[in-house]
Amino acid sequence: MSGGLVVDNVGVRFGGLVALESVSFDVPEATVTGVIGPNGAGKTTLFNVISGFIKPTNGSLTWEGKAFSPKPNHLVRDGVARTLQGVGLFPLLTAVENVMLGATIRRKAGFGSALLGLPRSDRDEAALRKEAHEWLERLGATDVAGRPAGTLAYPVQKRVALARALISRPRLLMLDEPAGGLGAEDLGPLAELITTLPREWDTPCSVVLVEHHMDLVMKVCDKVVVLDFGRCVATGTPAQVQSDPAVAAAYLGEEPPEESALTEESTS
Ligand SMILES: Nc1ncnc2c1ncn2[C@@H]1O[C@H](COP(=O)(O)OP(=O)(O)OP(=O)(O)O)[C@@H](O)[C@H]1O
Repeated sequence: MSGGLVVDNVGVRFGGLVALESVSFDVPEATVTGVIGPNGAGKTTLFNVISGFIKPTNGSLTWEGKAFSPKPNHLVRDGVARTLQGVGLFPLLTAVENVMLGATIRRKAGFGSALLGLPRSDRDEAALRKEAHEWLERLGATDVAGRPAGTLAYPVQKRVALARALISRPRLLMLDEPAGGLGAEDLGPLAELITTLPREWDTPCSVVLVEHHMDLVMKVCDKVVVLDFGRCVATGTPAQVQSDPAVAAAYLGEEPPEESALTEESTS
């Protein structure tokens, strides 16, 4: 059995609407898996199932070889981190404070406990702050560390949100449209970060990526899962799904998708 994540026969219904139907795929350890599909295909619903915000109507998840019933409040403890389609930062806290919050569950004491007025260790908090600064530096956002997150430009907020997810050293990192709202100059470093992550730490990190930006998907993913109307219509390497007629049909109707055509179609 895969040491990573296994999604087995997952279905979700909202009343009469079938948002996901019999979706199965796995995310092997230390790999990057992309989930793509047209608007309304079920990508966000799938992410919400994996992160415990939606309980599937049927099917199951297995994480690191064990049955997995994710709960949003326990994700970091389970080794899972997720970024949101927006950014979801605390606007009045500084960038570095937001990043520190991403790690508090990993620590006995720290910034979270300070916020809650619980006993804490100053040494722990100093170490955490240093680590948060290091992540901001890695993501090219060190100069905004002391600024309230709400005052930062959107692409910078996205970097801070990514740093907040990474500081927990997740074994499964779920990225929800990380390229959304970013300029071309941000995409190269983002792609490099995503491809480096799975092999960077002692504990392997798997990445699941929902993304409309096809160039990024094709560049960084080991595997791509294509959803359409809640069903998985193709799974394979980026090259395989690009030449799969079912994918062309899902996106464009008839013609096989050119990479640039997919990008244009799906980012509009
Ligand atoms: N809470 C909900 N209640 C009812 N229907 C929902 C709910 N959430 C999603 N849906 C429906 O489920 C289907 C799948 O939606 P979902 O947001 O997962 O698609 P998506 O692939 O993420 O789309 P997009 O690319 O536009 O974000 C859509 O038809 C959507 O309208």
